[in-house]
Amino acid sequence: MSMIAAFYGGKSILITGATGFLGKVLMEKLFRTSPDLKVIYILVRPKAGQTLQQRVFQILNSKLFEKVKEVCPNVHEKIRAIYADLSQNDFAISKEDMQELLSCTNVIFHCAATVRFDDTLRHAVQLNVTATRQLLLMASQMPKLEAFIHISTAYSNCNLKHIDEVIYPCPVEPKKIIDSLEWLDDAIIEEIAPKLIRDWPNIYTYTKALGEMVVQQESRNLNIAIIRPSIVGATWQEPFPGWVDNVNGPNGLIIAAGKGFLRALKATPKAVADLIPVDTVVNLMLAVGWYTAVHRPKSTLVYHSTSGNLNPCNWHKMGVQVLATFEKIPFERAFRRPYANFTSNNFTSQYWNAVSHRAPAIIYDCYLRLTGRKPRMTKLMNQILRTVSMLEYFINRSWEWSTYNTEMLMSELSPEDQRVFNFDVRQLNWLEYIENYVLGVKKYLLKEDMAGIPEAKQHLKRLRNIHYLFNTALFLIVWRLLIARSQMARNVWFFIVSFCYKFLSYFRASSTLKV
Ligand SMILES: CCCCCCCCCCCCCCCCCC(=O)SCCNC(=O)CCNC(=O)[C@H](O)C(C)(C)COP(=O)(O)OP(=O)(O)OC[C@H]1O[C@@H](n2cnc3c(N)ncnc32)[C@H](O)[C@@H]1OP(=O)(O)O
Ligand SMILES: NC(=O)C1=CN([C@@H]2O[C@H](COP(=O)(O)OP(=O)(O)OC[C@H]3O[C@@H](n4cnc5c(N)ncnc54)[C@H](OP(=O)(O)O)[C@@H]3O)[C@@H](O)[C@H]2O)C=CC1
Repeated sequence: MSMIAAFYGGKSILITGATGFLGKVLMEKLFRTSPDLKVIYILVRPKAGQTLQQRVFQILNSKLFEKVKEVCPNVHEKIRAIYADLSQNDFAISKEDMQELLSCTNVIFHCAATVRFDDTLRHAVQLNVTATRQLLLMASQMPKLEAFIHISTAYSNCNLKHIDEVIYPCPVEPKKIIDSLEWLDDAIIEEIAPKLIRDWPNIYTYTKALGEMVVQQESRNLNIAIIRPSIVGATWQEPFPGWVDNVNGPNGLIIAAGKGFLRALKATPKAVADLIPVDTVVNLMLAVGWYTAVHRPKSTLVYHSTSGNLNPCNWHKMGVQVLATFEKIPFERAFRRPYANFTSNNFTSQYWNAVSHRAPAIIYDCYLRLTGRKPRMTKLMNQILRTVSMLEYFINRSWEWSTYNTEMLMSELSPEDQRVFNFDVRQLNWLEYIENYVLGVKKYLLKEDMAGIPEAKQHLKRLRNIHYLFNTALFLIVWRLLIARSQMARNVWFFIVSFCYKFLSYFRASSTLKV
């Protein structure tokens, strides 16, 4: 019997960010392993013209939840969507809902955040810092609360090289920043933002660091733990391999590479690609929830959910495997044949950007214009290159994350819990994982049918022939121009021709002698 699964039985669990990538996998696992839990409260806002109910309906009827329906047929009754906007005062939750949350919640998983790297400082602080503070305040009024699990990121201290499982202080107190945002206007805030974030690469990682400080300062007598995942990737095993649902992190780049838009990256091939499967993170979250509630550690423990120090994989190995998978399972209607040129050199990277990215986009847009269609490739390419430039910081460096607490927790679990809530990333086979990941991107993100693979392969062959034709034509044109204009080129040309002639004559003569 799993102690962790039993712990969540009969519990009322509050999840923020349940409509996000991590939140959905968390809900799925909770329902599947503890179908007797009492209720999951989720704080949701209406979005893209959908009401809360429509959003929940869509999630529960997605492929991700297929197995849940078998073990927990009344899942619809066990999920309670509460209207909330985390950027508002008191989250804009109604009095009745607030009362219910305060009096019933046993465990909180705080996943909601803005994960955009380029968000405004005001919005990122509201979501990643102020909302965390407000949720802690709510938590302090919950008499039945047993554990508060805060999800941060392994990159919240990416300005350091070696990162321990401790909360590091930020140069400016979060409270001072929250207070000053109340009276400063937006223009001034954006002006001071670069000075505030100092050596953090973006507003996201900086505000997540502030969020951790808030957790430390406002923890009162609560049982709190912080989990820091690195780059969260597709599912490894559960509920099935390769599930993924947004274009964040590596996902967008895999699409861009598979479709042949992105053929070179400024990346350090030997740098560690610290990916962690989303189901591994979720298993750790549930184990931490149980451990924090039952063992009540005296201080706030931080757990790293990273792969680099236990089972490292580098960007080169990852790129090679991604490309190998594209060969087997190509994406449909690729723009160019997939290729991945990793270079850490600035000049080479600029060269590849011009030759391999911008030039083909411009040529294709000219073709679209000539055929009376609207050009779109340059715009798309700019968008991709912008995304790449935002992610470059993370693919050109390696970090060392210590994992003492995570390993300690692993050793505290019963063999059954180690199996059901497996977060031992040492067991991950990278080649298999990456192949399933790419397949998952094709199936669940691009919604491409497997039946289209032969046609996709055929399309890639056509692209290869066009590529050879184009290169040959280009070479001949350049050469013809050179010969017309330069004596030196003409001399080289006559030297090559006479060399070939002599070689052929010699070859013919020696074969006649043999006969
Ligand atoms: C062989 C090659 C090998 C490949 C493997 C290489 C792997 C590289 C790994 C990268 C490492 C990532 C490191 C992340 C580390 C931090 C992890 C975390 O803690 S934090 C968690 C991680 N957090 C993050 O990862 C957040 C990072 N992302 C951002 O911050 C922003 O997206 C942005 C600033 C990059 C672009 O902003 P902006 O220019 O305003 O653009 P919008 O966002 O508004 O999108 C506009 C439209 O385009 C769509 N679309 C977008 N991108 C792509 C794409 N790549 N593709 C396709 N589509 C894409 C998008 O859906 C939207 O469509 P629609 O809705 O209009 O229909
Ligand atoms: N993905 C990754 O690679 C990593 C993620 N993390 C952390 O994990 C957590 C979850 O990330 P992930 O699932 O990937 O992110 P997503 O962007 O997929 O999900 C974010 C969630 O937060 C919710 N949210 C955002 N703003 C509000 C708001 N104003 N009111 C209510 N809800 C809001 C979103 O709701 P809605 O659907 O309405 O937008 C969504 O449910 C975050 O704390 C992130 O920092 C850490 C390391 C890596």
